[in-house]
Amino acid sequence: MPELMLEAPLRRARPKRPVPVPARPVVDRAFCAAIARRTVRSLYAELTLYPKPGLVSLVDNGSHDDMTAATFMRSLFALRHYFRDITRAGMEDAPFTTLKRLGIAAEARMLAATGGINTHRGAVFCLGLLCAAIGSCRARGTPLTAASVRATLLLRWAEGLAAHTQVTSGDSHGLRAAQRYAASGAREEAALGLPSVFEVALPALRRTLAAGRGTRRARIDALFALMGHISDTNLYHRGGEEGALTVQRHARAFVDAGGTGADGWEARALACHHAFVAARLSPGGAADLLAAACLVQDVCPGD
Ligand SMILES: CC(C)(COP(=O)(O)OP(=O)(O)OC[C@H]1O[C@@H](n2cnc3c(N)ncnc32)[C@H](O)[C@@H]1O)[C@@H](O)C(=O)NCCC(=O)NCCS
Ligand SMILES: Nc1ncnc2c1ncn2[C@@H]1O[C@H](COP(=O)(O)OP(=O)(O)OP(=O)(O)O)[C@@H](O)[C@H]1O
Repeated sequence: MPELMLEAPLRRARPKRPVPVPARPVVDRAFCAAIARRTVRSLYAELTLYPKPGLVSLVDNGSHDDMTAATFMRSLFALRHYFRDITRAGMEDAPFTTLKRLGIAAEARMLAATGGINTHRGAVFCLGLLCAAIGSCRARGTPLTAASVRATLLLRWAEGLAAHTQVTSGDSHGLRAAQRYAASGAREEAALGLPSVFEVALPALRRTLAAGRGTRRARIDALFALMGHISDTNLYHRGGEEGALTVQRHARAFVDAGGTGADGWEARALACHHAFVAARLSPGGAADLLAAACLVQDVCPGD
């Protein structure tokens, strides 16, 4: 990857005599900036994908009347420094409380940029954690593979992430869905090391790429695989249990029919989009996890 020098060796001044090993890992600023650019690019890839059932894209606002693609762009611009800083925190072996502080500040910047609209709350959490894990791999000299990024996330922050699933104070839509429907949501997904990213979306993405159907279809297949699999608190919040089941049913039917490998896939995906818009359903959790899988595929393309 010549443009971003991900594989470039760490740049250190050559010492004239032996120096003590530094107490903190060396931070490679260019690497942090490169990961931030790639993260923003992954979120942009999700935004521009179409058809994307019920979700905001450049073509329409899906099931939303409070936001457009422009709202997402403003939010993305406001988040670019956060992804750099949380990659750096991962490189510095920061505790979960530091990641949390950065995440809370980023959420505040997002809300200021969008006039109070939640465009990227799930993404701040999930892609922020991935950036930290990627930074930690880099600082330790661990080769960047999907498996090493996931293992690092779990080894380094499992305790903090597990404790985060126990938080019941606060009044988010996700917490309410968890209490009312026993839906798992973003916190549990993260505590388990993002299984939907590494075991569902990434394999779907790679299968379609290996079949030669290209990036757009690979992302569509990954999105439908996610919608058929996850427990998305956005859906419980907007449509209750029936809404969540409706999305799973549609998504699984699309996957079972052969996904983007089958004739007529685009018409089927569009029909699904129109059905979700009519029911005001928006699978935002799947959208976040798709962007996360795009980031992992971009940073670790070869394994
Ligand atoms: C864990 C987060 C995402 C909040 O989740 P919660 O379920 O409480 O709230 P909310 O409904 O507002 O947001 C959930 C977000 O997750 C996404 N999501 C929903 N279901 C899922 C799922 N199964 N998997 C992944 N993401 C999902 C949605 O798109 C949504 O944007 C995070 O924002 C958070 O912890 N907020 C509290 C403040 C904080 O501590 N922030 C920093 C954390 S490092
Ligand atoms: N392209 C997208 N379109 C819509 N939502 C998305 C998209 N990409 C990601 N999301 C996720 O969906 C969440 C927004 O969903 P939604 O607006 O339903 O949530 P809310 O603000 O909690 O609820 P509501 O607007 O129903 O009161 C974002 O936080 C984001 O994580």
